[in-house]
Amino acid sequence: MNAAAAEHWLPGDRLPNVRLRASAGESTALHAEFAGAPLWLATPSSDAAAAALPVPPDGVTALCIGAEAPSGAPSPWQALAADPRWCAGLGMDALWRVDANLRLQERHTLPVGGALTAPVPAVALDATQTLLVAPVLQIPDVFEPELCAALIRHLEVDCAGGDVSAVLLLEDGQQKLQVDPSIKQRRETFPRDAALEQRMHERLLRRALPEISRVFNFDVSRRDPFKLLAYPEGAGYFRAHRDNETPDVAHRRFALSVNLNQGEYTGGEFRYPEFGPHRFSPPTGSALVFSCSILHEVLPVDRGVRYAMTTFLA
Ligand SMILES: O=C(O)CCC(=O)C(=O)O
Ligand SMILES: [Fe+2]
Repeated sequence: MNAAAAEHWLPGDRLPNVRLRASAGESTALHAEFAGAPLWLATPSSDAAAAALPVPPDGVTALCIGAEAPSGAPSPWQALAADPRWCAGLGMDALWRVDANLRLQERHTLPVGGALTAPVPAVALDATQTLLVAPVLQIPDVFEPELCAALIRHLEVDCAGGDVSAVLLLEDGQQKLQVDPSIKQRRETFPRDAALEQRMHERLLRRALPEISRVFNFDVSRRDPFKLLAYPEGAGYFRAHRDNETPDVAHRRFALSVNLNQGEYTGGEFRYPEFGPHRFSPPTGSALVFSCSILHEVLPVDRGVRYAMTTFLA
């Protein structure tokens, strides 16, 4: 399932492709023509609503869209027509901010009252840094903030904080679960609420799997159970490891981790020591996806508690 299957699209959904026609008759494909820079997309229901569209900031492409190319939008808005079913996904009298990867960010209702803030441009790395960055994929807005909060509550209240995390050790050919602080220290639990699990599953199907398929050319067909994690203040970490090294987990291809409360703790970042010193701490609700074969660690949490959800994909 992807955004195309949803009736109304939501922040975090990637826009399905569509042909866009200018009134002069020529047509272009959204994904071919408009990926790579932020967009504003507006769907005014009248000439007056089109005329009142705000001026987009520099660097933002502004598209005014309807089943017929709308008239009345001021320059530099481009008037374009699109399939009405696609337009219905955006909703009428909406102004959507869309990121450079064609993901919907936030919806405003027309007319837009206050000024919309310009997107904060990403900081460009210099060439040396670029060569050192680990091959990890960050997918924003996979879980809504409210879902993240519900998962933390579920772990702490319904699951009584979870259990101390153990590791599977091979001893004399036998697998044994053991708590081993030389490897990791955290609490964890499988969720026990079918409705929460279903919401997480739907969000992965809708937001993460299409992006993994596109970026890594890999179609996910299985996942391990979800796990909710808590890394306590001064005592939470997971030392450098790979996720597919013992026979029971050799099937794993990608790890997926969602931070549930980024900004409420310090430390607790991911690091990929084979690829340099950079630390990764995606915003709340964003997923970090990486190959289970690459070495990674979660650095000690210094202050606060880091909550996360993780699973493995194959
Ligand atoms: O803390 C996380 O988000 C995941 C940590 C990890 O590497 C693992 O559970 O294998
Ligand atoms: Fe891991």
